[in-house]
Amino acid sequence: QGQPLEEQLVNSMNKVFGVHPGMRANHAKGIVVEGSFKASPEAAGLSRAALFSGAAIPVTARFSDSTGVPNLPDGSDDANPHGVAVKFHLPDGSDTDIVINSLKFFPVSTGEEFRELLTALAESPANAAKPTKFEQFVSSHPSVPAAFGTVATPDSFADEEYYGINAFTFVNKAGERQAVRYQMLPEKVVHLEKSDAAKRAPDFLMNELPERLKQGPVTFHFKAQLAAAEDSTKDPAKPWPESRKVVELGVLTIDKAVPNSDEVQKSLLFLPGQLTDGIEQSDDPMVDIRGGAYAVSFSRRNP
Ligand code: HEM
Repeated sequence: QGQPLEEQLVNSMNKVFGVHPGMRANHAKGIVVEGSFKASPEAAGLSRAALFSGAAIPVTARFSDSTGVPNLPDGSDDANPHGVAVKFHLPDGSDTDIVINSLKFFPVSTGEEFRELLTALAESPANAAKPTKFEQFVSSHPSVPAAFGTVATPDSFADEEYYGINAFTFVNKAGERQAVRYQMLPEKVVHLEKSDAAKRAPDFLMNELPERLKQGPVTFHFKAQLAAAEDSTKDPAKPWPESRKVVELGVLTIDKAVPNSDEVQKSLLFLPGQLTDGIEQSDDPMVDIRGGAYAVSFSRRNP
């Protein structure tokens, strides 16, 4: 204790998932791919970001399984939510990142609560007396089972939908501001039954994507859900009503698996707070806490 929250979060993850040198404290198992993003005309009306100019923007992306366990079977329930991190390489040489996962909303509202959740997990080994610390945490935080109820194992990283969860603020050329949450939607969602997922080969998701890309590119639709004035932008555990307008921001085309993905992923750092003019943080403090924790994890995996 007495350490910054960001350090405590990574320490708790290390306790729950074990310490695996060179690997991420969370989303340890992943695969790196490349492609490009092309914005829709509507996007430029919402944000003046260079990302939305309509020019083709090269991207590096990493799909991942949850947890800090690098050899977790992809079909394990614990591998949910699956994640995707996208680094957009802008014309001026800078990058902006979007780091999202398949939960429709976060299990808890704040970084402090997430630390409590991880601590409860660390204190609930298989032989712990019932109800375990984690069971107690879950029964006092109904958003935990609700959030995990929104995920299932996909048959492919390409057939999953990913959600931004934390809100950001778009600023357009006129200076108008709009709070948004990202969505990255596939052409079709395919989820497996739990019993089917458990039977899949341990690396079926990591192996499937490069195979699929040999047949042709995979596309996703980047969208923004627009907040209404009364929607909270600082509680990632509260989804906004489904009736809110959703605007297509553009199409992400993934066309290439990176051959030496295990090497490349080590030096990649995706930061949810790495933004560019026209995209700003909202009042959600979780994005800064995430940024700090990702940096701690990065420095430990690249000592
Ligand atoms: C306080 C809340 C959170 C904490 C403390 C946290 C912590 C972490 C850490 C330490 C890593 C490893 C980073 C690295 O070594 O590069 C990570 C990765 C990741 N997190 Fe989070 N996270 C949080 C919330 C979220 C949320 C809300 C999302 C989705 C919207 C998310 C999605 C991801 C993804 C996709 C990765 C993998 C990034 C990559 O491929 O490099 N996390 N997280």
